[in-house]
Amino acid sequence: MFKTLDELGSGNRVLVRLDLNSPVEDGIVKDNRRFARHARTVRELVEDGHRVVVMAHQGRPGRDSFVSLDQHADLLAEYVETPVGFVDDVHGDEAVDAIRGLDAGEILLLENVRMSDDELPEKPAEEHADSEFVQTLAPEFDCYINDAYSAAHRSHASLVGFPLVLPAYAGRVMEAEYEANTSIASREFDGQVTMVLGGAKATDVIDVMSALDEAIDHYLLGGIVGELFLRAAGYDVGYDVGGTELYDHQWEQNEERIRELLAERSDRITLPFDLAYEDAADERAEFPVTDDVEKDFPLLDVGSTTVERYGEVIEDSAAVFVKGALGVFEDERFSTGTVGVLETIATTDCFSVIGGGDTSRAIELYGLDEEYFSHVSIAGGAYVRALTGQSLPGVDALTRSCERVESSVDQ
Ligand SMILES: Nc1ncnc2c1ncn2[C@@H]1O[C@H](COP(=O)(O)OP(=O)(O)O)[C@@H](O)[C@H]1O
Ligand SMILES: O=C(OP(=O)(O)O)[C@H](O)COP(=O)(O)O
Repeated sequence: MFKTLDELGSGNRVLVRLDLNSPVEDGIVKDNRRFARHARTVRELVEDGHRVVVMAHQGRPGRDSFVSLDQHADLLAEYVETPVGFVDDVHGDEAVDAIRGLDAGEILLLENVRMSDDELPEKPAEEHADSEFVQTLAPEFDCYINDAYSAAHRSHASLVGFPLVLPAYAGRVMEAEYEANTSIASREFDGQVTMVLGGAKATDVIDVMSALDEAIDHYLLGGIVGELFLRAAGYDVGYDVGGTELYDHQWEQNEERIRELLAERSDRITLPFDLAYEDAADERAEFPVTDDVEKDFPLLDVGSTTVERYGEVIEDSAAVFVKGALGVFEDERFSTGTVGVLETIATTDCFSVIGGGDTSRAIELYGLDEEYFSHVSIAGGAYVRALTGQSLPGVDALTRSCERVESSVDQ
């Protein structure tokens, strides 16, 4: 296990890693529950008189969502109700000077850590601990706090490198999400267990399906992932059209595993029956996946028949886990799949967990009450890996830090 803020004391120089990775639409960072949830940790640190330096990431290099964290500073400040300084540097002289200029109770947000070449390589914690990133910043702090449960499945420098060189603690989001999602992994259910998998990250979804195996009775697929499985099943969908770059590279990476899963579990995997697109009149239009028409336009949601058939499975389930949206729910015309499934879950008495930074945002966008669901996680890939009992590098690093400190005390 790991240490929490209950054991932190007060008046320290703290480096805290949050996950503020957010949807970005036309360059605008969209508010979402990650800011509200992490604000609790930051507010507690401020009230305890710490000098608070925040690290976070946004998007991935090459994606439209890969932007500076300057907007995140303003959004976080609104929730913490304290000014949040921002420096557009990660671990250079400008960042170090800004860190050294902080007073007790002040907050500084560093630039998107993924703009540092040291951050992204998936490497063992020991290698990240030796990076210039970690070696430059660590001496400026008394301790490190990881609150980024939703990024804990990544073995990146800001998530695993610091606990090897600084006393490390879990933030309040890390603590709560770990407890909720780990308890789920060990639960037994007296009925069928269904998993709804969608979104844009095929590798995350396929990792989960490979690990969960017999634990899930039904997989209901949608989103980009659902189309890739349809492509493997022989349907004329699931490839880049209209300038999209969301399918073909993921197909190249995952085709073999998708085909294996379909062959092994065809009786437990249900694919969309129909899909939706934007027609010439800018309206939502649907077609059965069996239609043999030229599909040279982006497919943006599952269709109404799919929502109805998936609803029948959900209504017969004792537990339903959701990760990843079934369509581009941010556009109301293509929210039918995601919202339809969430509404069906909300009206049944099954145990339900909704996971995913983007997906859980659909709940607030469409006025669904979190109380309808057993747990709403702001994590996606991390939550599903916890479901599968897989370790999370960010959590393991905290645990190792705790064991290292305890063993040095015993000596
Ligand atoms: N058919 C689709 N085409 C393009 N984007 C899609 C499609 N279906 C879902 N998405 C996008 O997937 C995103 C969520 O994917 P992902 O990041 O994997 O989920 P989460 O962040 O919830 O774990 C949503 O923002 C949604 O717009
Ligand atoms: O949003 C996140 O994951 P999620 O999409 O699984 O919820 C995390 O911030 C991790 O982001 P990444 O998948 O770009 O490493």
